Amino acid sequence: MRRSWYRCAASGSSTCGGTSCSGSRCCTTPAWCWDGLVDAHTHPVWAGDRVHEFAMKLAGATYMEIHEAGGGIHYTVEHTRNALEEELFSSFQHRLLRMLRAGTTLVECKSGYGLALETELKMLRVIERARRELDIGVSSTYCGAHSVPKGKTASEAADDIINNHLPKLNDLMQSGDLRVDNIDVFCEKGVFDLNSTRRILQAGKDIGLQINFHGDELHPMNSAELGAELGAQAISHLEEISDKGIEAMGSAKCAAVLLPTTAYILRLNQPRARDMLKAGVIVALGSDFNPNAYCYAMPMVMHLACTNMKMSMNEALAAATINAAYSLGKSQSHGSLEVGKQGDVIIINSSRWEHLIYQFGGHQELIKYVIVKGKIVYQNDRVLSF
Ligand SMILES: N=CN[C@@H](CCC(=O)O)C(=O)O
Ligand SMILES: [Zn+2]
Repeated sequence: MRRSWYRCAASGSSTCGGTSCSGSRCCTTPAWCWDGLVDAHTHPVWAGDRVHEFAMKLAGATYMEIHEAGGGIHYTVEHTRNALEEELFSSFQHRLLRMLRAGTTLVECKSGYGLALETELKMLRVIERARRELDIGVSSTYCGAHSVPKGKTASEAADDIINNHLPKLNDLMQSGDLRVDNIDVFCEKGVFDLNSTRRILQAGKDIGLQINFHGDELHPMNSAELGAELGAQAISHLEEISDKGIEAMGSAKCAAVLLPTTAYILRLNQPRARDMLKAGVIVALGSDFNPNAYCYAMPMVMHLACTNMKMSMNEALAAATINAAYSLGKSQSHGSLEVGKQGDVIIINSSRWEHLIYQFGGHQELIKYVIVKGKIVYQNDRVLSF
């Protein structure tokens, strides 16, 4: 690495919302030092290609039409159930590497393409292995309530999760075999209703998991109000959040994880980022990487948040670093460059820090180094360790 001072993007911002950087110093070198990016919402462990569904959506099919016809999540569940654990790990590792090259140093990873206990555990083991073996930070989320299994009602599926999945998970967590950080439910019309969602989230909280769930995406469900009441750490999507929900999340310090790729790909209403920021909601960003929204790159997510959700570049920077870390309960150790925090850093080659957001898709050229825990793990297109 060049022996020169780098400028820190976060410290140049008076409105970033995060704590300030202590390591910045101006120089003439056209390089900028950013905190490593934090991706607050992904579904990165799965088998089965869904490119054909992209064509269906372009032809006018909605997300729920495909889901109700047995495609979407159901399609991925079928393929993931049939996949070997080793195959799942291999494709997951490849996806994590692509995220790392786009500047992500901490990523939230969900299960949720198993639904049945055995496959959910297979996915969580794959996530656990990545957390232990790879040079990227991982926050693990149990998302067994991602869809209602065929032949069950939402209430029956909730009973199964509460009586069978969560006790098993708790055993594995207690024995140290598995670390799971968060519990998730897809709270949506035709998926998990508010009451089933409440029961599952509360049971997860009772075994020590942080509540971090999908809500108010396609229909207004009062998910935001529920999350605030249950003490959720974060709620994702929120395209259909109510005014009361915004107020409740602001007061409860519950982070809103906004996912610009989903609204873009599915042509949904944009989440009301400006109203949330005005109400004091902690706004974070995630890629939502999954077979429906195939995007690994947080710089592109920040760009979309600015153009489509009317966030400023400073707000997008905070949302993809310190606020995303907060949404995972990790803002004490991640999300900003400060003494005492983990040394996750990216260094970009450009005259101004804003280029990483402005150049849509330009991150592959701009990101020179990715550093995790003080160690260079990626340099241009050269992988040093993974
Ligand atoms: N909305 C629910 N879950 C995912 C999509 C998962 C899938 O379609 O496979 C999301 O966050 O966008
Ligand atoms: Zn999701």
